[in-house]
Amino acid sequence: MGDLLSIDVAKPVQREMQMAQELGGIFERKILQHRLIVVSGADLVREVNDEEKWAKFLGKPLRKLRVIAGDGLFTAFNSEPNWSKAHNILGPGFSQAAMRGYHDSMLTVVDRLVDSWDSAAAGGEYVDVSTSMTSLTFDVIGRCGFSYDFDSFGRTEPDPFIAAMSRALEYINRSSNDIPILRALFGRAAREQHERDIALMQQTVDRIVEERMRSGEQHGDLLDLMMHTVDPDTGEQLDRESIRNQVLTFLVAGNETTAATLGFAIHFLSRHPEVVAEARAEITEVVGADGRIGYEQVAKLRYVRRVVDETLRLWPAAPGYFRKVRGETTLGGRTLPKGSWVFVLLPQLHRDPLWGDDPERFDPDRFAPEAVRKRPAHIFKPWGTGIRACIGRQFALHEAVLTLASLIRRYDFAPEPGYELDVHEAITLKPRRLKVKLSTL
Ligand code: HEM
Repeated sequence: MGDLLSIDVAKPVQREMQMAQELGGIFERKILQHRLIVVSGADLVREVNDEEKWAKFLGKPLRKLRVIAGDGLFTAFNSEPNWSKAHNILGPGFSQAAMRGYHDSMLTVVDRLVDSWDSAAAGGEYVDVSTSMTSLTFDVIGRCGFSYDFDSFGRTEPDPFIAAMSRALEYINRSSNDIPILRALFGRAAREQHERDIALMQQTVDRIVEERMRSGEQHGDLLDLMMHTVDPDTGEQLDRESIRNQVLTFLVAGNETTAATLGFAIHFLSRHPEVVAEARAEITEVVGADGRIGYEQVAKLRYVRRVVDETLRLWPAAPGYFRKVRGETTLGGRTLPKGSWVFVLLPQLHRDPLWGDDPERFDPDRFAPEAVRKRPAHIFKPWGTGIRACIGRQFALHEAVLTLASLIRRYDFAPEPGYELDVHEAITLKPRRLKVKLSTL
């Protein structure tokens, strides 16, 4: 049985954070036949990030996602040729320069969010933050990625594609627990629904791609890059199946993570009116009290960016990453044979003593340039590490800063009385049942 009784099926990451506080920066858990080495000490994580000795490992949750995203960028094994092909072809689509092209699409969706929150504010209602943020991030990636409008703010029922994806992710999340007695709880009906959901997602993406091929139109989005760019290394293009896998990858990897980060940020803003005031002063200085936020202005909103970084420090939406040793090595005094793997536990790394004596405190000034210069870079890793780090980082940051700035300049946020942050764990971490009341300025 090993440590079976010590696992918290609902909140394994938060349980591991407690264990790290008790047992230190590296510990091992044995659950039935599985061994899991959890690493969070700053020096040990630095070793694990060494690309010469270690590489990305597809841990169980990521392997389970392959049923949706196949050998797409996020879930490809290191050896799969489609990874480097897609990495080369899609890199330019995520450069800082590419953000200029996405800016207006992002703003259009943010305006829809603001319209919907204006109505809630006028009615004195609490808004359900996670639902709004998920609508926002789906619509943004739909438009910027594939010029597809999910129109999430204009509907009462979610788009069938989004409903299918949410169900499929939940199924994968629940079934990724390999304890047979728990697995048996998910019966045939759920499995069949899962198969239908995946088929619907694949057919929807195939339809979008076919329509684009038929029309021959170019939209300057990620789909254009996928369909028309040649990999400079191989001289080849992505085939149809790979395009489908990449589209599904961006919908999975680019949605929940950014939505959760925005949700956590709004939670912290609702608790820290002094941070809201400082951010608002910056926004007024850079952009003015109203008027459109321009592309160039986003990079100048340095304090808002610090709010995002500090949010990612305390609650990194992707709570960790798996790494595998390329050859026998030692780590924290133990010998690890070739092929051994570990899990880097980010929320604990982000509370390492190197962050100071009050790591639980939300303080965006930790990311002021002089503070950043004083500490080692490897203790902040919300985007993963090395060649397999997040390709969508600039995209997520542009979207998050633009959205938060648009909200901060317009609303004060009041928390729901009695609410304590409840961190829900699925493939990502996200705030559960978070509602705030808005007052329009
Ligand atoms: C706040 C938002 C985000 C966070 C915290 C985040 C975090 C991460 C992390 C930690 C990894 C590395 C995973 C590993 O090593 O196994 C990763 C990879 C990846 N992310 Fe993100 N991500 C975010 C947003 C996005 C967005 C918006 C997109 C796309 C539109 C995206 C696409 C990807 C892809 C494709 C990979 C795999 C890259 C590769 O292996 O080559 N992510 N992300």
